[in-house]
Amino acid sequence: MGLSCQSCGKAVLDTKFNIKTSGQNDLVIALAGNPNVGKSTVFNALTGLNQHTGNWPGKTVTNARGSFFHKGKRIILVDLPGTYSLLANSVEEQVARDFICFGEPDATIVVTDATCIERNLNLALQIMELTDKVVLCVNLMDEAKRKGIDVNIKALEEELGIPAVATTARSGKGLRDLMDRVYNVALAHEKTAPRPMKYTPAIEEEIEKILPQLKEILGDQLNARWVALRLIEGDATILESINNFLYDDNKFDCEGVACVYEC
Ligand SMILES: Nc1nc2c(ncn2[C@@H]2O[C@H](COP(=O)(O)OP(=O)(O)OP(=O)(O)O)[C@@H](O)[C@H]2O)c(=O)[nH]1
Ligand SMILES: [Mg+2]
Repeated sequence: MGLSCQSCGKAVLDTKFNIKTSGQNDLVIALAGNPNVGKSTVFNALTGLNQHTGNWPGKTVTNARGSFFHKGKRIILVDLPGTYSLLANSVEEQVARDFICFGEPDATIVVTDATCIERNLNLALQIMELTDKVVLCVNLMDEAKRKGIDVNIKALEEELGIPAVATTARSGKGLRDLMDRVYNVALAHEKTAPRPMKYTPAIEEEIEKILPQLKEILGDQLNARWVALRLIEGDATILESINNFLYDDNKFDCEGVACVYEC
C-alpha cells in the first residue's frame, strides 16, 4: 500500500497541537475526565494559570496548556474538555480522543468525582484500553467525606491495575502525590497493568478478524485493537483522524482500511 507515516509521536504534538517540547527534559501530561469533576481546578493549582472553572459542565472546550516543574522535569499539562466517553459523539469527545490517541502524551491523568466514581470509570476504562500510561485522580474527596462516602483507593488500584490518588483539588490536597505517581508512570519507574477489557464472544471474533490487517496498516503507531473496536462500532471519524494526524490528510491511501471497515 506504500504507507509511510509523515508525522508520528512528538512531531504530531508540534505540527498538529502546537506544543513545542525541548527533548528529554519535558513530559507532556493530559488531563482527561467527565465534565465538572475538577480538571481545570487541578490544572490551575499545578500550573498557577487561570483556566475557567465553575459549577456547571462544559466550561473547557479546547485544549488549554500550561507548564511547571516537578522533580527537575518540565511538565506540560494539557487540560482537555470534559467527556463521558472517547467515542467522538461530540466535538469535545473528538478533541479529547485525538489528543490522547495521536498526541501520545507521556501519561494521562483521568480525573474522577469521588462522590460518583462508578459513572466516571466508564471513561477511565476506555482510556486504559488505549494506553497503559494512566493515573486515576480521585478528586472531590472533601465532598465524598461530607457525604459519608468512603473510597477505597487501594482496592481501586488493584481492580484497575493503575495508580490511584485521592485529591481535593480546591485546596491542593494530594496534588503533590498525584504528580509523583504521574512522574513515575511517565518515566516507566512505575509499571502499570490496566485490566484488559473482554467483550462478548461475537465482538471478540470480529476483532480477531480485522486485527491482523489493521496491525499491518498501523504498525506500532496506534493501538490496533482499540481502532478495531471503533470501526466495529461504526465510528468512521477514527479514519479521518488517522488520515489527518498520521498521514497529513492527502498522503494516506485509505484503501486498506476502507476494505477492513467494510468487512
Ligand atoms: N469541594 C470541591 N470542589 C471542587 C474540587 N475540585 C473542583 N471543585 C469545584 O468543582 C467545580 C468544577 O470544577 P472545574 O475545575 O471547572 O471542572 P472541569 O472538570 O474542568 O469541568 P469542565 O471543563 O466543564 O469539564 C468548580 O466549582 C470547582 O471549584 C474539590 O476537590 N472539592
Ligand atoms: Mg475545565
